[in-house]
Amino acid sequence: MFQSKRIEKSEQISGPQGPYAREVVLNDTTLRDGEQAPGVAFTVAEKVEIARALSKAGVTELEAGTPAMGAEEIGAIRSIVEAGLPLTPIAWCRMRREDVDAAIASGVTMVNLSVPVSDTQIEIKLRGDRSRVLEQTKSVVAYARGKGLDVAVGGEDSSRAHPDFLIEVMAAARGAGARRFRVADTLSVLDPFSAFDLVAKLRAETDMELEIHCHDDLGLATANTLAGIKAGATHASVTVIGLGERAGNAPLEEVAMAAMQLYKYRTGVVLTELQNVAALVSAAARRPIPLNKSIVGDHVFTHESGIHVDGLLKDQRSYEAFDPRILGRAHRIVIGKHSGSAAVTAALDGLSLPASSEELSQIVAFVRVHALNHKEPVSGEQLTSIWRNVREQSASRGL
Ligand SMILES: CC(=O)SCCNC(=O)CCNC(=O)[C@H](O)C(C)(C)COP(=O)(O)OP(=O)(O)OC[C@H]1O[C@@H](n2cnc3c(N)ncnc32)[C@H](O)[C@@H]1OP(=O)(O)O
Ligand SMILES: O=C(O)CCC(=O)C(=O)O
Repeated sequence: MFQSKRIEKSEQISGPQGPYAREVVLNDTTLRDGEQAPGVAFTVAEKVEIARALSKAGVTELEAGTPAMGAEEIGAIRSIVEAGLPLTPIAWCRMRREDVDAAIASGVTMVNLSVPVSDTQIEIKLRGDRSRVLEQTKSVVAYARGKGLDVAVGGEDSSRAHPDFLIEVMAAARGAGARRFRVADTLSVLDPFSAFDLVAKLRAETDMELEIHCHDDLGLATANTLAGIKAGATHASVTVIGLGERAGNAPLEEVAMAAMQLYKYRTGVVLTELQNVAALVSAAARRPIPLNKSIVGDHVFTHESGIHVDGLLKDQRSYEAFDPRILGRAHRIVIGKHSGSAAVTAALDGLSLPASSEELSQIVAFVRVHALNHKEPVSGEQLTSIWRNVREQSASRGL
């Protein structure tokens, strides 16, 4: 891998900075929805370490777990509470009093009380009807409030629910003392347009905090989350590297970066910490980060294509929408099958290896063959060896 010299010119390129358009709170649910990913299980120590890393990354709310799971989970949530981090740990509960009691045992001050709101889930899961959902919501929210807890109501399967019923649930929740309603696209049936319309409709009906919670089954979780925020959601659920149920959730790193880069929304996230927290969660979850994973993938600021590298060497703005240093990262240029002469010249310069234009063309051709044979970037050593062979051939021809 070669570090370009001219890439250092990036002083001219500034990241998106204030003034911010508005605040958005990211509620990180890596420790709850993230842990629901198949096979993922965090130890207490891992949960606390992840909570610490999230706090260091500027996250101010996290879902710490599901107390109804029992003593061990309650203990893990309690450990996070007792870590005394400058964030609000939230416990995820079903709309049941016993779940609220379990949350209280974990020491949290805020709960997310979840209730299915689509007719499909109400009928299949709860074997109930809308009126029972409204009654249960009023009763359990009031119970939690009576115990001194802050309450968010999670509308499970909101995106398949009748919007008029969502408005009734929000009113019932607010009337009983809830401060937030979570609009969950549980099964990924929204696109950015319908996500915007749904949140805008709810926004017009309530002064409650609204949290958008999107899953990634169609690869739209980040887009849908941003659309929900644009439509007036004050909060957004995210998970580190998108870990979560099935295809996962909207990734913290994508939502935080895009919210700032595209809309100048202030999330408070410390962008330079995203890679650390991603590495930590990846290791604890045993889920490797794909090389091309946006924002935190190892290769997302690495360039090989000749035309791109030529442009970048002339001026980074040609092929850069934002400076990787915003994320504490740097560009890399690699030499490979798609390298052109500008890239190879820069790499040879970096190795103090002179080459005539004829030698350069030969080196570019050999680089292609090497890359094809080995299916990996050409290292400095390998480039030096190619250069040496070309030079020897030139010398033998008396050039
Ligand atoms: C979309 C989501 O992410 S929802 C969150 C999913 N998270 C989890 O499931 C966390 C891990 N879950 C568990 O450990 C267990 O399922 C527990 C501890 C929560 C419950 O375990 P169990 O008591 O054995 O129940 P089980 O899992 O078999 O069934 C769930 C029960 O909760 C009920 N339920 C489901 N959602 C809700 C809700 N939001 N409010 C009230 N009751 C609910 C179901 O109707 C079912 O009740 P039933 O047994 O009377 O039919
Ligand atoms: O009801 C909620 O809190 C949301 C639960 C959830 O994770 C989902 O619906 O995807």
